[in-house]
Amino acid sequence: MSLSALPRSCLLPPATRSRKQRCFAFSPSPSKLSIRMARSSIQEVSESGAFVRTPSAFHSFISGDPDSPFPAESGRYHLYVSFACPWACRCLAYLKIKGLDKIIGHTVVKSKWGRTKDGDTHIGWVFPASNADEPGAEPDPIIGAGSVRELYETASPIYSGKYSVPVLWDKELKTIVNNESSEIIRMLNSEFNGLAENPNLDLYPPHLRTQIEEANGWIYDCINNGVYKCGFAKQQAPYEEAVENLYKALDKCEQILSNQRFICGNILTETDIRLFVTLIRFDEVYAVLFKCNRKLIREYPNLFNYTKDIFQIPGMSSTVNMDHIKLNYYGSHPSMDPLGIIPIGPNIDYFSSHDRGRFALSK
Ligand SMILES: N[C@@H](CCC(=O)N[C@@H](CS)C(=O)NCC(=O)O)C(=O)O
Repeated sequence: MSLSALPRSCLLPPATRSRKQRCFAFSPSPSKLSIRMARSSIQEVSESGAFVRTPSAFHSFISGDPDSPFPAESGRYHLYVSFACPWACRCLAYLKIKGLDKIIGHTVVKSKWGRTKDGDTHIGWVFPASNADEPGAEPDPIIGAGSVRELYETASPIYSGKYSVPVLWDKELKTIVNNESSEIIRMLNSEFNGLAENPNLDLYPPHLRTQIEEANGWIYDCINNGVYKCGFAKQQAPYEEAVENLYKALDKCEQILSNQRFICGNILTETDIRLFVTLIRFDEVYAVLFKCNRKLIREYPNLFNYTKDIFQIPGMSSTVNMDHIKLNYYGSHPSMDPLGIIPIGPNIDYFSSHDRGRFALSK
């Protein structure tokens, strides 16, 4: 991995980072507050108490060109995901619906965070010791890592950001290619088509790109990241602002979906996959833990039926593991839910029939 692909702020010794690079800290000690990068999403809080997500660090691109540094090849790359994580599950969804899961392997981490290293207190994604440990989670078959942190430390000994999923790993160069879901899904959409079982499915078609980018912008800001802004706000004002924006955007989606099957027309695009991963977690988790409770998704007829429609696309349901989702969100954020008690409901049946067939699909 070329270190030039990392943002400078992740590679600099902490004390030399600029003030802006240092704002994602929450330590109560003012001296620590000024020198620590966020090691976890819940620490990414600005001085006004608003949640501010740190950008991902690894941005190399796999290409269909065999001469590129990361050429698209069968069996060379591996995707590490958590079933809990909406960003990682976007990528997993692409593996399934593009028919790439025989070409690119994947491994699911344990649902709940654990200690990532002896000798310090960091808590994050860990692998189980055996397949029997937790249904759905597997030990790392590639480098035998105990934690996702170990993958990052193998890829770059001087990396100092979050140890997040997804991680797209190159088995040949033993490094992280990319850890940003919005970029990984673009590679999976276009660069492996010579190997994919479903090469004609184009979720980023040229004639819709402007519309997709526009919709991704407000959906990311107000909904995908918006629920985190509600949940991780440390003050009332930024929480209320995030809730306001979230529900304006959900109302806008509901309106769009009253006229067409998907967000950018009567054709499935990446915008729908990106939105789906948030909607499927909404009533079960975000409404409760992140206080997004003005209205539930199942109270929006179009959004609810749309969520079921996407869930029922062949392959998609295998990317949703509600046990992992609930165990993680309710069990890995002790500052939000100190006792880690998992709410029993609502157990929505996303396989039940929907009314979206009323819109004819376009090509
Ligand atoms: N921008 C990244 C975000 C990834 C991300 O934040 N993942 C979370 C899980 S939902 C994570 O792994 N967090 C680790 C931590 O906070 O320590 C993407 O879209 O891939």
